[in-house]
Amino acid sequence: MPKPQPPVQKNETVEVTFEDLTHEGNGVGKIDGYPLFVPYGLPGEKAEVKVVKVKKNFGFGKLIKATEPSEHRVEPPCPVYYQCGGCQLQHMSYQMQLDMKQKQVQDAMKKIGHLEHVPVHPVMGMEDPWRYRNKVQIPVGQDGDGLKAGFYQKRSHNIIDMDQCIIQDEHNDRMVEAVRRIAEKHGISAYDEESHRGTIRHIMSRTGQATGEIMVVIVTKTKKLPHQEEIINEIVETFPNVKSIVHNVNNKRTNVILGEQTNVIYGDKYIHDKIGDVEFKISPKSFYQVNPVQTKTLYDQALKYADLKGHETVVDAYCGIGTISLFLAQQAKQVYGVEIIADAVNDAKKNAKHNHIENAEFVVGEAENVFPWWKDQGLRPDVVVVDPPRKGCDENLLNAMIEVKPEKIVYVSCNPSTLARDLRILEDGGYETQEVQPVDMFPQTSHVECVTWLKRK
Ligand SMILES: C[S@@+](CC[C@H](N)C(=O)[O-])C[C@H]1O[C@@H](n2cnc3c(N)ncnc32)[C@H](O)[C@@H]1O
Repeated sequence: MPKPQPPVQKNETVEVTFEDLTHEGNGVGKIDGYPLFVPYGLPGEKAEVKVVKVKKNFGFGKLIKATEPSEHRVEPPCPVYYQCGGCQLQHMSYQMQLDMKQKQVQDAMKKIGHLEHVPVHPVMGMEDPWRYRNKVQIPVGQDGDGLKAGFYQKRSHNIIDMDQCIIQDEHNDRMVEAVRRIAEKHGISAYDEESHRGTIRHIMSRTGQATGEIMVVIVTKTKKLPHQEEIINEIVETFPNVKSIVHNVNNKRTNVILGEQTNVIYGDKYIHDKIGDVEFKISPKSFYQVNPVQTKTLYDQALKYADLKGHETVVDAYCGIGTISLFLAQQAKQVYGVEIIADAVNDAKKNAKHNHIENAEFVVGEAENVFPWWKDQGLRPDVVVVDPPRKGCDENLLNAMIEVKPEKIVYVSCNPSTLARDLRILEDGGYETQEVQPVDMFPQTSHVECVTWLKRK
């Protein structure tokens, strides 16, 4: 039997009505049952689409025009939205973004975790879903004799020159622009990935939104930061509240932004920020949640799920600088945190001291190795909180938790797919997932954070 041919051809223009959205926020329309994935298409709208790629079972299209636009289509406020790879959802109403994320989590729970019975609550959104990010890392490129700084274009390493990013704290925007201008004035060249030549690679700026303190990190390929003194003076003149200026050396051919050598060239090793009543010291390499407003929402929910009475021993795995641990410690007997980055653990210890919290201990190491070691030492936590990176928990950690049998596990996740995968393993090991609360930590992008809790059966 001859194989059925796709009903569309490359470069053909077709009329499509979008039925659904992918998890990345692309519209899905069908032509005689054949799915076409179209960036910026919205469910319910009719559109003219140019077919750009045809595969056996599905194709890709480019939106030419929404002929009958969805009521949820909005004008993206960012002028470079359609070129930049940073945001994916500025063309849809905020309510549609929240609904899409809830469905993304529901789908993962159902299809990956086989947990369709577990309630996934509506996403907790932001009152003002703009200017929320406290940290930016911007690549720098050559622009004739000058420098440009901006995010990479979608699916490429071309830098889109931009003077602001409207999901960023304004201090970070201004800091990046100032460093770019100062470096340009002193004739410092941009690093070129292809030739592995040039000097300045990235500018990172982090603002403690509760304290107003700013840290800027200038990443160069070279060991020395040319015109260091002039750069420091000019930054301090422009930003009297800059608390820390850091030079980081990254001389490797890599996509990783920060290199191994970090020199504080002005001010402190840390900036401070506050979440609720707890104040944190944050150093350049430490993970710190990017959206402080929603972090508070997330941690409050995690704490509610942990439901501590004061007598519990709690483990916080993947603890970063101890943010969740110190929240938990206020309501538990003892908290043990584990984290792989030594600098972050040092910050966590200092943060405990700084906040006069004496019932929290931190260990450097891989959670999957330290947790079983704790088990061998006789540690039997009542509650375990995990907050792993996107790839989820290591299976050894999940198995060790199943063996140790804490009454309750609270799982914080930035990736619904790996969350659902890990919940399935925990369910098979004797736990019951109770409910999932998504939190919109990254408005205008397709990412979503979740917190959930499991009870021993
Ligand atoms: C999503 S962050 C959570 C940090 C912290 N709970 C917070 O809310 O700020 C994940 C953390 O896991 C750490 N990490 C990554 N792999 C790890 C591992 N195998 N063992 C322990 N920590 C790890 C990262 O360095 C990062 O600090």
